[in-house]
Amino acid sequence: MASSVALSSPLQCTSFEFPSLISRKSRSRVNFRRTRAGVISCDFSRVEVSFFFLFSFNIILFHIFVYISCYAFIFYQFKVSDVFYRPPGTQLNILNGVSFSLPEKNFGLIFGQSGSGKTTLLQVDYFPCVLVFFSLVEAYNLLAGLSKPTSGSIYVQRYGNDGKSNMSTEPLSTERVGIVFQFPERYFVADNVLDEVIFGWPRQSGDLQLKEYLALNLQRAINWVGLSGISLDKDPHSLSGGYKRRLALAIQLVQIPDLLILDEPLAGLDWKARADVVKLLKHLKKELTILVVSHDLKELVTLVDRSWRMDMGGVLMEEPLPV
Ligand SMILES: Nc1ncnc2c1ncn2[C@@H]1O[C@H](COP(=O)(O)OP(=O)(O)OP(=O)(O)O)[C@@H](O)[C@H]1O
Repeated sequence: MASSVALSSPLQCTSFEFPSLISRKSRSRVNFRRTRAGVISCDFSRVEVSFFFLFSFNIILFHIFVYISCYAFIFYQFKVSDVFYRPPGTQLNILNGVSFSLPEKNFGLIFGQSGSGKTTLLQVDYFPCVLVFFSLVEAYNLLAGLSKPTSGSIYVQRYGNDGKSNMSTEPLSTERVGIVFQFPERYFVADNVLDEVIFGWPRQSGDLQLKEYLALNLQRAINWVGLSGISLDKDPHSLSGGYKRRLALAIQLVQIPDLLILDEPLAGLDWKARADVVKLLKHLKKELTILVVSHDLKELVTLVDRSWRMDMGGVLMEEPLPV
């Protein structure tokens, strides 16, 4: 019987029987000889079934191979398309037909006058799932009304290595967006660095897998931002300005975001801390796609791949930095 045969081929090792797939004709048995394997008794019906599975398996492998060879170097862009935003209960659009795209691993910078709508743009539609990674005060800001665009869309467009956007678009998953608001240190809530980092982590035991994933990334994030020399016991409020920013970044980096959004990352820092943060951003840029709103154009100019000017009334234009 086939089941009693020691075989080296995975095909012949198949021990399942599928009567419906086995024809009567094939229910004969045959003995054949294999080099060094001795005499092998084999049931044709099982071979036929095995061939059927091997054939299917090869087809699947072939498809995987074709898929990988076509899309191994796939890249994507974040796209914002014709976004309008009017706060609920008002008659004025703060964002007016904003469109732009940011390729992965690029550093994009939005500049423009105060009150033109830059921060509003950052806050539109990224939020519900990002909330867990925010401090409470920021969460209240969001819950106060800035959420979905009034119209327009924000999505990810993927491209094959032939450069064609031949795959369908997908909505930007908000879990994959990290946001650091202006003066993030004002919203620190914990009395040690570790608690600050894990503050937004899920509390329910059912989220164990997610917690394990985050825990694995924690050390990486701390190293990434250069906080590894700092004791996790330290009071976050006692850190220097630059280190507080590093901590705020680490909190977002634990989840390894596809898109990291920073609102005025250099605001309120002294020259040394600003230089430190610029250096850190240069480092992060190698791994992440970063979108920044800032007035500090001179300090960031060397990092910028794409830049846009926001005009009053929420109109965005791609434009080189005026420095
Ligand atoms: N919920 C809201 N309701 C009404 N007006 C709002 C609301 N949110 C923002 N605004 C107004 O929209 C405009 C744009 O604000 P926003 O904070 O986006 O500007 P900004 O370009 O980021 O400014 P800055 O550079 O000073 O940070 C401002 O005039 C602001 O008062």
